[in-house]
Amino acid sequence: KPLALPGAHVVVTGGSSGIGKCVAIECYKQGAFITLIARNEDKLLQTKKEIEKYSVNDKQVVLCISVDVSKDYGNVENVLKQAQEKLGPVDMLVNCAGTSVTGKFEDLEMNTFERLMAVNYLGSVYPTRAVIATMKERRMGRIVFVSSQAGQLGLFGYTAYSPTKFALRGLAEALQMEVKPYNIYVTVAYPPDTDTPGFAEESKTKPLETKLISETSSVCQADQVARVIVKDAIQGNFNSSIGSDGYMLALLTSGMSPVTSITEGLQQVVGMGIFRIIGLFYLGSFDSIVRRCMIEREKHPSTTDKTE
Ligand SMILES: NC(=O)C1=CN([C@@H]2O[C@H](COP(=O)(O)OP(=O)(O)OC[C@H]3O[C@@H](n4cnc5c(N)ncnc54)[C@H](OP(=O)(O)O)[C@@H]3O)[C@@H](O)[C@H]2O)C=CC1
Ligand SMILES: CCCCCCCCCCCCCCCC(=O)[C@@H](N)CO
Repeated sequence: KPLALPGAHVVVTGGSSGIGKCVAIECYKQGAFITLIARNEDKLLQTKKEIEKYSVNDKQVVLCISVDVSKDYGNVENVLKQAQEKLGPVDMLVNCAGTSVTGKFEDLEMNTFERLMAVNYLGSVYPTRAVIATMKERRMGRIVFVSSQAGQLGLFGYTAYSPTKFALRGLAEALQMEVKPYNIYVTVAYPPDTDTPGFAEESKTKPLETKLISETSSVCQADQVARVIVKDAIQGNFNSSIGSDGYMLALLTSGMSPVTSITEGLQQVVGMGIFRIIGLFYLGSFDSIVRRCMIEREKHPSTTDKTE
């Protein structure tokens, strides 16, 4: 039942940096053939070299494709067709390409809302759409969507980003119901803040409120996050989360999402009430952070407008 990675073809969008790169390394170490998808060719080639150091046999290949996953579906479909001609049908697709911009709702540009939805949401729909028919024919496959803890709850500063990550959950639930009889398993990963180039970029313009609220959970390492994602995807687990707040959030927000085991279902039934109580305390502390920052801002409007 678990997917066998040796010899499998794994496609990782956003595979040239951060979490996606670590997912690619983790799969390669377990014997998979890798297709990396991202826009910047130099970064792709550099990452390819880095990954190739971890080869476990001399047949393994790392293929690089430069394409914008958010722009033209026809294009995405074409490059994935080419990748499948070279490395065989896709066994596992990891949709990791994504980006984040934080800021107060009224400070965010209108096109930020559009761009984030295009990259984070449509950028996951297109590659998935391009591989699903073949997976159904072969009656096997794994699709991974990389959401975020910000796809489980809405927080100050994430008005443009959170909805794109919530959207992935809706897509994943609906798609899983469609493809389950074809032996295809969908995984949604909800990582916490993770030390990556993307995170560093995001942090440059992060409102103080967002920083303080995010400090509730600590920053993870990308390789650690990637190991968990790959393990859950291989197993065919619908939910993939990390750490103790990840665990609580997953139970608390399980809603009508599919369960992978009876134990998981039981944990949700038992855990929900308790974690809701804990969650209410967290929400209270988030509200007080926001209130305190507002009062500070009103005292010194210019100096505390952006973080140091
Ligand atoms: N780091 C974090 O704190 C967390 C991240 N996540 C999510 O994990 C995913 C990866 O994050 P992280 O590792 O930090 O990201 P990085 O910014 O480090 O890497 C993003 C990757 O996606 C690629 N990419 C971005 N836009 C496009 C596009 N339009 N078309 C094709 N490729 C694209 C980038 O390459 P290029 O620019 O060359 O195209 C790069 O390879 C994202 O979806 C993010 O939302 C979730 C929770 C926490
Ligand atoms: C019982 C309930 C416990 C609740 C604990 C909640 C802790 C919330 C912290 C959330 C941090 C936000 C993560 C966003 C990461 C992300 O996607 C961006 N960094 C992308 O770059």
